[in-house]
Amino acid sequence: MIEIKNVIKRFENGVEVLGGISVQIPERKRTVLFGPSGCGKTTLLRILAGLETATAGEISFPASYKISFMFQRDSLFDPVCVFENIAYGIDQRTLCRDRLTKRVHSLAALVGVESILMQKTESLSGGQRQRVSLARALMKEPDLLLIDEGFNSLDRKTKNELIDKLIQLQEEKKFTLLYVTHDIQEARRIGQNFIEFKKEEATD
Ligand SMILES: Nc1ncnc2c1ncn2[C@@H]1O[C@H](COP(=O)(O)OP(=O)(O)OP(=O)(O)O)[C@@H](O)[C@H]1O
Repeated sequence: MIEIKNVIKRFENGVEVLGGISVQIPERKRTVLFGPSGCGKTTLLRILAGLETATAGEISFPASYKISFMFQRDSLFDPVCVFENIAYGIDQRTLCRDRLTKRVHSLAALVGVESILMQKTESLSGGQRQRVSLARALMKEPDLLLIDEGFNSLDRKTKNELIDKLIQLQEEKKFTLLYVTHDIQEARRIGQNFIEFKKEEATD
């Protein structure tokens, strides 16, 4: 269980979000996080990812947890190709080049970017960038995968296809998924567990 207890985030400009929330996220399940715009969903994911620190409260999960994330604004490195972007962050001392190549190819096939592996990411469409970002996030074999409105640039049919693949992989690997979305259809498709932030936690 990932325990989030009494968490508050106060930014330097005085904006305060999360309102001391306490929630539990079951491990090895797919949890969907809902809530009004501005209530702090992205902020909570950034805290879990270690990109922000909470001003108050506690978050606990196993110290050995590997965490991957996929945010609305991707962090692809445009001067290099899709292959290198997917492989980014993998320690090549622990995984030989052959196995790394195999894993990149299999994930690229899963998300549908195998034919563009040698293209630089600067030339990709928004939807292709999201597919590459998902493959990169999965490459790390995370225990916890955080996705913040990750598939917004995709049309409904493609979105559903990719979501079904994500679900299939989550069923196989049993990582914990925390998924933020405003899209009710997407939420229903993905979620096994739902957390709704209340209005009081919003500042606007
Ligand atoms: N680095 C920052 N400095 C100051 N304020 C910030 C910072 N990051 C976020 N905020 C503010 O905190 C509030 C919560 O933002 P956050 O992005 O976490 O909300 P959200 O629930 O994910 O919203 P949305 O559903 O619109 O994506 C917003 O008012 C935002 O402007």
